[in-house]
Amino acid sequence: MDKLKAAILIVSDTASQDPASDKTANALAPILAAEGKWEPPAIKIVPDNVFQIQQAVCEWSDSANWYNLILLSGGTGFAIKDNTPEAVSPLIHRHAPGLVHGMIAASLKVTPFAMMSRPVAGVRDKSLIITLPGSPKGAIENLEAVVKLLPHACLQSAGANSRNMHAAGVKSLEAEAGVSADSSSGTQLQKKQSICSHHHGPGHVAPKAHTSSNRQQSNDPSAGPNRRYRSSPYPMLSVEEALMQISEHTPEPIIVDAPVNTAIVGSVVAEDVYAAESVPAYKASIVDGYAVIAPDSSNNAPSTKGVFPVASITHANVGGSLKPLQPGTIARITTGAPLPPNANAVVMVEDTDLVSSTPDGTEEATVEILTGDIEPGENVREPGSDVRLGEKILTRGDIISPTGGEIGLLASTGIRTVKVFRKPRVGVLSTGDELVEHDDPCTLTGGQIRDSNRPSLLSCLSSWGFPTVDLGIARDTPASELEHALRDSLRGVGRASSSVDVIVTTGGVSMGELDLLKPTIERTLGGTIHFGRVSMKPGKPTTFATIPFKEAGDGNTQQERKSKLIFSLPGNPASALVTLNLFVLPSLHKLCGLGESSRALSTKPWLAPQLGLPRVAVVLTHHFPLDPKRTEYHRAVVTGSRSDGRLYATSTGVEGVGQRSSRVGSLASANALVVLRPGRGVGIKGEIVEALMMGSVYGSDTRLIC
Ligand SMILES: Nc1nc2c(c(=O)[nH]1)N[C@H]1C(S)=C(S)[C@@H](COP(=O)(O)OP(=O)(O)OC[C@H]3O[C@@H](n4cnc5c(N)ncnc54)[C@H](O)[C@@H]3O)O[C@H]1N2
Ligand code: MOO
Ligand SMILES: [Mg+2]
Repeated sequence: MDKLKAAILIVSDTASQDPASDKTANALAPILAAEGKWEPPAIKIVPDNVFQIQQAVCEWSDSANWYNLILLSGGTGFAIKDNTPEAVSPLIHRHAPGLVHGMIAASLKVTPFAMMSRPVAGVRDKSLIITLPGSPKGAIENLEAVVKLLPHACLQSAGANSRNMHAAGVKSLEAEAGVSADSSSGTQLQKKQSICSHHHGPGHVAPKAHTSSNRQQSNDPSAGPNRRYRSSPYPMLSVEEALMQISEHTPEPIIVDAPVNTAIVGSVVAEDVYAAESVPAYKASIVDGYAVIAPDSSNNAPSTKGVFPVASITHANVGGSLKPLQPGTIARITTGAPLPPNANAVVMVEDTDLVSSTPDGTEEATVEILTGDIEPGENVREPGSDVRLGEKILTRGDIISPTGGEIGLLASTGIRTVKVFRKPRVGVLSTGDELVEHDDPCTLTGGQIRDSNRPSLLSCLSSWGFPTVDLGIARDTPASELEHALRDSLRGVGRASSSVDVIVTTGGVSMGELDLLKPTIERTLGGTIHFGRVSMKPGKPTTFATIPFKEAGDGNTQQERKSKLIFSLPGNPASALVTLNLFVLPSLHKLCGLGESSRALSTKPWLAPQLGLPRVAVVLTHHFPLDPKRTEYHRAVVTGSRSDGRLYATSTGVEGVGQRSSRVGSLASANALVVLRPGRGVGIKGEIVEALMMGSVYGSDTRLIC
């Protein structure tokens, strides 16, 4: 049999500072080695930090080179900083209370303090995870209590056929462990289990109002539909309250050094930028013509009017040094070319006549200048007259616009890299067993539907200029598929080759038993849901959460993010797009530094960009029905009137199913969301209301409201 792979994670603030102080890893490794069934273990040390513990465990369990056994030592006691069980519990797919019981029973024979340990054991994917006490003595006792069973448990967890394993001599293992065949199974021990699991289903904890300290409030999917909540535990926030939560929990933007090229278009500049070179760098001609010495008080030169020999030629890309212009001669020059030394003005070719050519007839020999009014400096750009060396060319908060002016300034002044706020990378994940790829040539059967959310959200995000990652579809069953998809995208493995800053999911956020997003975020990923319901139509179950995640700064930046954002949008296609526009965009704007821009321009508020969609006032061209309770974001076409300069809103469909949240067509051709506050009856034709602009406004006449 190939040897099994084991890993040991030492959880200790002290050992993470001073690895030499750890004695436990070296005490545990020989116990495994003595069994002859294990490869030498991988060893890692992390501080008592939930996220770092989870990251290390997931790296060992979720990668292609997964480990059969992951032992953790430390952080299992009652001290405030002891949080290893809390970090490991949510990662476990199948708990193994038998192992926990076995370890505690063995330790109790040695000391009653064994009751003060809080071990956790179970299987994540194919890896068996066991937590051990931090002291070498305690860790050894606990590991020795179960070590004989571990190869068997690990092989079964990895999918080996248990009958074959028994045939291959597992009974001998049991004998070695001193357990009889009929009492060795987990079921026997599970029946006697005395340690409470860490799961609190709805049966144990009544739904409470949302607070950040009361995090585990979503349905426990393993509890079954008969125990799910029958009213949402999430308070209903107004849109304004939801936007405040987003603003509060969206981290500050991160600064990176970026090369000056088209990739920075749309970025916000994170530093004041000063010209590295002057423009022009030399005395340059503004026109095609002849460089001359125009008279002034210092040179006593004769009038420029008259016939002159053409002494030299300078072109715009001239290299090397130029011969000084001798008095009484002129030099042919092209636009942008450097003036020869002594020359102080340029006469346009239109103000001259050819007098004679060279003997071979190919070149000008003498030229007559027809004007005597040339002033020194005429048609000349002095060095640094466009941009002075060291002059401030861009201010922190400026946007690199697609019109090209800012890139042009940077390029012309020799700036090769510039500090900008990094644009957030956004991953888009669809969820649901019913989903079929939109371009799958199959014929739909049963309750299948095409995944329209992913392509529509990805295109919308790209149109805003954000880098996107297509995270594919996560099935509802098994539930671990969703967890894996989310973890992989946070860590930058699988479909996300580098980690994303923001995850946008669609589907699975409402009240169904397969609506798994909220429980997965809270219970499995240790995230915090800041809101899970909003009083709006469409989009009521929109969910916003942060997931703690430690990400060291890359080579470009010293900063690090401490959390990532998850926007879990409703599955209905119109709801998903509307909420992407309404909630995700302002957060992305803050992440890419537009908030800084507003701050920088606070003295010129008319220039300061707003976060999120621009807001305008529109006139309704017909009656719009109102929702009695929720603010509606009614999809509409807004046109500008040439005659009165006002904006007019026409619904993309009020009749029948026009605005139904499943009807993504309500957004086709729409360029605005008309904000209809709740009320009775209708918004009256001619009434002025607020609208959020998603696209450009085209002109029209006013015929619609006459
Ligand atoms: N008992 C209640 N039921 C529902 C409530 C409620 O408050 N109580 N809210 C309703 C509202 S409002 C909405 S919106 C939806 C939100 O549903 P979920 O976010 O849980 O989404 P699913 O159940 O997964 O799917 C809903 C619907 O959308 C279709 N869908 C999902 N993903 C996609 C996709 N990628 N492309 C196209 N269509 C998609 C899915 O097939 C369903 O038809 O819940 C109401 N229920
Ligand atoms: O709030 Mo839902 O998005 O109407 O269908
Ligand atoms: Mg649902």
